Amino acid sequence: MPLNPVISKLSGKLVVLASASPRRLEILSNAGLRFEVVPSWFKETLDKSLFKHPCEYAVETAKQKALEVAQRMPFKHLKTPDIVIGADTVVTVDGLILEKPTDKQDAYRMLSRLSGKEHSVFTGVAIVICRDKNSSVTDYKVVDFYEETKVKFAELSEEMLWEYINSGEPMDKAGGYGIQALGGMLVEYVRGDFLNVVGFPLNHFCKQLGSIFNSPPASPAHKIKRDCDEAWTLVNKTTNGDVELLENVKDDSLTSVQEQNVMGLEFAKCNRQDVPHSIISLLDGFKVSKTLFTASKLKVFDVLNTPGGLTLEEVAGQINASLLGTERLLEAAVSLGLLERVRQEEISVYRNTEQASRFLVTDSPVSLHGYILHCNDMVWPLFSHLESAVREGTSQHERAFGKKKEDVFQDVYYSKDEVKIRFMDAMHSIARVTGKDLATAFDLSCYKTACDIGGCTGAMAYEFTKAHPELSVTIFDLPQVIEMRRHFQPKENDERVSFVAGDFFKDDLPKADLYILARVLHDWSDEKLHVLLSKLSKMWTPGCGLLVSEILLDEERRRPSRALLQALSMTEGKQRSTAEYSALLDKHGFTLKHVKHTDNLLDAMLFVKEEQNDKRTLLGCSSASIETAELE
Ligand SMILES: O=c1[nH]cc([C@@H]2O[C@H](COP(=O)(O)OP(=O)(O)OP(=O)(O)O)[C@@H](O)[C@H]2O)c(=O)[nH]1
Repeated sequence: MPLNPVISKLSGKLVVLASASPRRLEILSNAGLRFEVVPSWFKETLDKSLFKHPCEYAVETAKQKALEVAQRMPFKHLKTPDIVIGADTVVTVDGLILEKPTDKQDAYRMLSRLSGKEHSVFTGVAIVICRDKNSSVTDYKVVDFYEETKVKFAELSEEMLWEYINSGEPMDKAGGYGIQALGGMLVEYVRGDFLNVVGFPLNHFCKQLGSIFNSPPASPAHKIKRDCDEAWTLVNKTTNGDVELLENVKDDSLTSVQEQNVMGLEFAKCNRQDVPHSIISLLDGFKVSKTLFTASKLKVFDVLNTPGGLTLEEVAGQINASLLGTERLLEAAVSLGLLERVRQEEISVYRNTEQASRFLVTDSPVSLHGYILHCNDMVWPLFSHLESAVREGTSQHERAFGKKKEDVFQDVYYSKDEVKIRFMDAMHSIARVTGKDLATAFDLSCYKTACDIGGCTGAMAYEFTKAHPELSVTIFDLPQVIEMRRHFQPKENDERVSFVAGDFFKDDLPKADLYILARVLHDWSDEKLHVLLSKLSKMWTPGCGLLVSEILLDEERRRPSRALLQALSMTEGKQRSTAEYSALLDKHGFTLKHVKHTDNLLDAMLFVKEEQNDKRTLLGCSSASIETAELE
């Protein structure tokens, strides 16, 4: 009886390992698997920024490696494999994904980053099941998963580092080390599957095979949970015992947890069914937010924006807080991946992670600081009255702030400049983080003038003029906003950006070729929006465009949960799907031409009005080079 009955089930099948890694070959052949090796030609060049989490990147690369071999073999090798196995190993530290070093300097950079710290090793694995439909068509079904192992490195001296690099061992290994050989000497501890670090999570692989090949025949379809994303793969056992993988079906239970995984928060592991990981992550969500808010409010990330980092005592002194409290805050921030703690000459110092330096330091060009303070000071109090909001179906401004919300800039409560500036700073933050993606979402080369309705400080407008040298942008916003914008002067002066004061519900809008409504529509009811859209429709001249930017809900209104969570504290507005925005605008003659999901905080839609004989609208800007969903 072989150790693993599943492995024996594969005997008689053509199993292919799509990998050149000698370690994977060794691990699988030691387990008794019989297979051929056909290294994949797939280049590991996927854009890492497109993946929410490193495990997704590793899984997708593994999938592409395996599929490349599965598709090549029938033509180049003149045989179709039954099963192709692909894998990809990456190391993650400080929010970075490390693969194999490109040269010695690269290995040095990787290893010195790992020195004295705990990091994660993810191996993504894809099992491609091939089935000949007929002599010329093969059907491929993919089951994929990943495994994470934590590894802690000892402090490495320069001498050790270079000695190890000069041994030549780092060069073909993820993260620049081989734990199974000399690299083992650098490691203080390993938490999780050791073989996963070496390049193949054998135990998890066998479990996965077991799920595929040992599904009880009683029920027609069985769910196999994939560890990395929210898809289930349905496995159907046919009467002759063969396995048939049906299409992926979405499962709700994991989504909110994954979306909640900001920076270092650990991914919920789904393979232990007896532990409520996802619920625990949800439970702790408020603590995570409040840790970020407090560290931002106390300007911890500004204080730590120094090259060498600071000791606990130095941070506590600079933020004027107790030693014990500061230590707890810094340690929590380290655990969330916002800060790192390193040993320098026998003392521990704290420093910002790269993400913190980029997004949390106040004067960074893409700082979220203003938005974070808005969440702390304005949104948090509203959420502490969520139960009443749900019972009453109303906004909780009165309970939270002692005043009903009319309009941020018209209500007495908001008359304080400080409150207005904080609100504007929040909008300014979001505009700076999303501006470039929105400005480049579509080909806007046929527009020469734009009007950013409710454009606040002009941060979005500056991104549009930067991206389009021919474009001038007018910001149209309330007089109070225009007055206060002097607090947000841009670094560079751009004469193509101008400001006009007015109320978009009451006053005439400036004339423009392109109107921009970024983060405006979700705030208002359909009835109110009809006022604005009718006005816009009347202003419209042939060839005009309307760029709407919002968080777009999917058609079933289930994701992203960020949009639905935001709606919980909204006053009269509502979050809408692409189709709902399209229907709303259609009533005023606007036709949705393109949609772009930016993978940033806001998505974008481009509307036009197609009037007969309007050649410029129909033939206007080219969209050939742009990745958008064509909606015609
Ligand atoms: O401790 C160790 N960590 C990692 C390794 C080896 O590193 C590589 C990881 O690279 P990748 O996943 O891209 O796989 P390749 O080697 O390029 O082969 P493919 O053909 O599958 O692309 C992997 O070989 C691990 O075994 C190690 O040895 N020790």
